[in-house]
Amino acid sequence: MSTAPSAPGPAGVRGPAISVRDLRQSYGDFEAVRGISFDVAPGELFALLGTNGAGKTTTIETLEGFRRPAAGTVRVLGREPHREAVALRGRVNGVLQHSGVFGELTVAETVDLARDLATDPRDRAEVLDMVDLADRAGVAVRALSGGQRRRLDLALAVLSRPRVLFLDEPTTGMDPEARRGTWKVVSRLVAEGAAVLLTTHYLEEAERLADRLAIMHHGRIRVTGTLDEVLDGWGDRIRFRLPADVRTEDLPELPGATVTVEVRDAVPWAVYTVGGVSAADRAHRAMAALLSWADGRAVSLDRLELRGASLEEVFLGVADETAPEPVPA
Ligand SMILES: Nc1ncnc2c1ncn2[C@@H]1O[C@H](COP(=O)(O)OP(=O)(O)OP(=O)(O)O)[C@@H](O)[C@H]1O
Repeated sequence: MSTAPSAPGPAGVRGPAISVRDLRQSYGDFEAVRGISFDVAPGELFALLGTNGAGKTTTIETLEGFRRPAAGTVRVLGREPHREAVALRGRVNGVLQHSGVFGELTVAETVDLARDLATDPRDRAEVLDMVDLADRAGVAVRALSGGQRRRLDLALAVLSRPRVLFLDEPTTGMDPEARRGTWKVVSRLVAEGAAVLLTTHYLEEAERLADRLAIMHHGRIRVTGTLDEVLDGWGDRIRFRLPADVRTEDLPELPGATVTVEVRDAVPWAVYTVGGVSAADRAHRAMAALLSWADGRAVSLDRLELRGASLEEVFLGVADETAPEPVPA
């Protein structure tokens, strides 16, 4: 007779595959991770973005069991990674920033060695084909280029059909074609039901791959949600050059918008931020009010534009600490 687990059990069928609650980590007196929480479901890719030193690698290393949480809890397939590494072996894998493969072996020998240690591994030909290294099978690992080395790391990580995959800047050093190839492999794993936690400095990578994302800064998650939620939360911007005959204090109040004046190349611009839920609808109303104000006073709105945010703008805002409050996930 079997009993169903009351919490997400080792089978990981129910609940998130990765769960992080109020995680804190310190190096001596320095608190690198300051209370972060997020979940990743099976078949979901979560991108952890952030400024240099934000705490992403520390978080991933904790999830991989290399560090015990200083406070808070982390669970991977329902297990505590730092205490239950054996139970997670083979079902959880990662591509770390520094790979540990042996340089003297050939690519094929390296894959075969990893296959010997795995349960139900993919065929060597299949993995080498997945990462586009089939033509390098007989080459010594030390003779691979940096980007090819990263692809071999990925091959080794996907070989055992992991349920959870940690990818710490997996495409650093890859040319654009290799990067796209990697995206294909990662997408395939997610489609097969793996939960993937990805860190990257390539925002396009997160835009392409992430079901949900978070942006970290100084140990905290500042913004999180789907890409649309993050961009909506940041809000749309209405901008125009401030006409010479309009003083800042004469600018109109617009519904649902806040105004600032930014100086670009010594020219002042009026910038209205229309944020929050259904920003597009509010931006429309704010724009209509602005046009009516300008018509009434015969003011010309030079270089008038209405634009939604890009992920890059949100990222830079987080780095500048001008981000709005986090959007609920
Ligand atoms: N072994 C260590 N000893 C002391 N401080 C550390 C150690 N490892 C990391 N740190 C510090 O902890 C903070 C978080 O580092 P972490 O590597 O987690 O950031 P990151 O977000 O991965 O950064 P990057 O984008 O630059 O890779 C940084 O300020 C870093 O200097």
